[in-house]
Amino acid sequence: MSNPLETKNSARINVVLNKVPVKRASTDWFVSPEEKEKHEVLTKFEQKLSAYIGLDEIKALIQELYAWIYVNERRKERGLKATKQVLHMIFKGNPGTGKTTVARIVASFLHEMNVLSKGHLLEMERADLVGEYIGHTAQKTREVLKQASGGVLFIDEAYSLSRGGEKDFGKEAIDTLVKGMENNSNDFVLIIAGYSKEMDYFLSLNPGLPSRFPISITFPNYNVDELMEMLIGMAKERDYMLSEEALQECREHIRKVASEQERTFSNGRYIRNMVEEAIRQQAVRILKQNDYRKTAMELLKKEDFQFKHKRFM
Ligand SMILES: Nc1ncnc2c1ncn2[C@@H]1O[C@H](COP(=O)(O)OP(=O)(O)OP(=O)(O)O)[C@@H](O)[C@H]1O
Repeated sequence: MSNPLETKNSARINVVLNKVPVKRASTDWFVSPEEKEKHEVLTKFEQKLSAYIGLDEIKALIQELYAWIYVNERRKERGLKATKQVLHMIFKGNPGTGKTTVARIVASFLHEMNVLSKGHLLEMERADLVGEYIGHTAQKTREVLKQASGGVLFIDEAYSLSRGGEKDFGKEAIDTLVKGMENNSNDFVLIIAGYSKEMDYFLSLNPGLPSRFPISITFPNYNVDELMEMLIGMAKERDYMLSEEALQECREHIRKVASEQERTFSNGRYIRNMVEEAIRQQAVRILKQNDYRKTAMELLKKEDFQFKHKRFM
């Protein structure tokens, strides 16, 4: 029997198929301040997400899911049908744009909203699914699906599953995943992730796939201002701040590397590595200078970043 929920989602599915990005509602919270107490989970995730730069599509998706689940509960109280939905997702974007971080947040959100029984995130890639002989792949993939039950299965670089074409065992993994998506009675969300172009190509090679992922989110590269905001935020979170000179140098370095590396630039991960390396370098400097004043220990200086010798990958 066809799933009426999938039919209900047909507008979204069409959007995915036509590769037109879904325009979600604005991220201004739609509940009034007086109503906020009633919406504890929404408020909690609003706060959690506000620590992240950009990600407007995700912030709006969380609102949309919250509204749907909340209204469903109220509908149930009034004797109306409260139907479940297929929530499998595609995340497209370059490295370090926040796909894994967001998948983790989505998993815990769906758990708190009682959509997923466990809410854990299982991160897998081709090697975890594909085996070495006939039948091995299906067995391996089924085992992964079992472990993912009640949570989110996140498959990074999912396009690599169709790398070897028809004869490759990757195809068997895809077929097993598709079966699993149908059998799991909605207590499981599959998120496939990877570079935009490769994911589009992957989906075009597997025409049965796009309609099984009603939610498609694009994670754009961050611009220099956003990366600087991330840098300051990550430092602050760890109780550090940057000197004026360090800020200027970092901006210049990020601008240069982001434009040089383009496709391979690892966005948020690059910034995190930069901050963590600077923290270690600063500790060496502090130790040498024997200066344990609070003001000295919280400050990251230009020399702590060592740009001349390093790329932070
Ligand atoms: N919008 C953001 N705001 C703040 N930090 C971010 C943001 N996006 C990513 N980061 C940080 O960047 C780092 C890398 O993010 P994450 O691992 O989620 O990226 P990814 O897209 O899954 O990368 P990959 O595809 O290479 O696995 C993490 O430390 C994360 O917290």
